[in-house]
Amino acid sequence: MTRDAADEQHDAVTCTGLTYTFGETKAVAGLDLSVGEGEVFGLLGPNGAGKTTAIRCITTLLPVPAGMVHVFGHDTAGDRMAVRRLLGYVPQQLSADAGLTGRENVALFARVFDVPRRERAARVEQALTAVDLTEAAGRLASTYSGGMVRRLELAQALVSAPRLLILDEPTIGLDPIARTGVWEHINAVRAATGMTVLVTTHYMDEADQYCDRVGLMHGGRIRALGTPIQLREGLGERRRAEGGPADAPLPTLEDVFREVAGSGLDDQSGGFRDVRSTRRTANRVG
Ligand SMILES: Nc1ncnc2c1ncn2[C@@H]1O[C@H](COP(=O)(O)OP(=O)(O)OP(=O)(O)O)[C@@H](O)[C@H]1O
Repeated sequence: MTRDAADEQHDAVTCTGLTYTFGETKAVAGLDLSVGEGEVFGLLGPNGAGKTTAIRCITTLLPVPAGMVHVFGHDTAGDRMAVRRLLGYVPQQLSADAGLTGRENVALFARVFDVPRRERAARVEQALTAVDLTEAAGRLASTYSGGMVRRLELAQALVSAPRLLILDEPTIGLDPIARTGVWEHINAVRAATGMTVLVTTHYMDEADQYCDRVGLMHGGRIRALGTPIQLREGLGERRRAEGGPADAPLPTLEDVFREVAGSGLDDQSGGFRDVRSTRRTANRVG
């Protein structure tokens, strides 16, 4: 892949004062965020925190009405096609076609993303191999298990050899073994290519284990940022400073999440739209 000289000096993603409003709802409220090249960055937060809206702005699927978003130095407002060429995106909703085989699905993405015709067949096989779907590639996607569908969607996003892979809830609705499988494949590709990964998840154990850094979003903004261990130790220190026992176990990332989201959690989560989208994803992989 060719790289602009300018690309080299920039973070993978920079959001500055990003704001997005749906009618009366401020979904993203002045988001400042930087994701370094090569990082696995986890965007966490309760339902309705604004994660998907922010991601849709970064992928150029939503315009940026206020603030700025840059991907490897390219402005999503002025340089939309350059940004799109740099990223692969696995949305929350199903992006594979059940009526096509695994191989046909990946080939379709290769065409859409303008992978040069003479490289296409090899790149499709490479992407299928990366997610361990070579054997099943000739079967209709409708016969795949939930974990296989997710890996297929990963192959679709990888076929264009993106420098930035964005995944919105990649493991939702999957059993623990399938979840681990998805992460192992992400990590293998990342180790081989140095690709940057931006991921949203509600699974704090996954964020703790697989993310280099996490940002906890609430009310459209980042409220806590750091490596998982920094955030956990920070909460441990605050608890001790407030008179908690000195020998208390290290708080989990879920404890940090609860502290950040606070009592707002119950009010903000579980809206009809949120439940519907989670169920839709869970049903199709079930
Ligand atoms: N198309 C839309 N129309 C109106 N409001 C929307 C729309 N999409 C999102 N919202 C609202 O914007 C806010 C942020 O939603 P968003 O989907 O970005 O949150 P999220 O953090 O991704 O949530 P989840 O974890 O449930 O996916 C919520 O209050 C949501 O109800």
